[in-house]
Amino acid sequence: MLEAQRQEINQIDTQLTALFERRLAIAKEIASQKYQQQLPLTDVTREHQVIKQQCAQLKDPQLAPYLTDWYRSTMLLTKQYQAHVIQKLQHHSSIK
Ligand SMILES: O=C(O)C(=O)C[C@]1(C(=O)O)C=C[C@@H](O)C=C1
Repeated sequence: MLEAQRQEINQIDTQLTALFERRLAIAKEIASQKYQQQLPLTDVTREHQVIKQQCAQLKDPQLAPYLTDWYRSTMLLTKQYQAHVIQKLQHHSSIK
């Protein structure tokens, strides 16, 4: 009964996983630049800009609060990953 929709969700999730991996690969590059330039992990202005830009692209504006939460959690976990990347860079530089 739900099979067709679930198969479609599976296909969407496969695309999301690939995009997630690409997003975090770029976030890793940003993390190493932030480490080298001693910049803070969080850029609140940029975070607001991302959410505003993406919500403006929705066809259905009623989805805005959900998309906002999606991006808030995506950016939170992105920063958790970046913190991990920076910790590793700090560790490597301390044993040189
Ligand atoms: O643009 C950056 O500076 C990033 O590190 C990426 C990102 C994001 O996930 O989009 C993450 C943390 C920042 O607070 C802002 C944006």
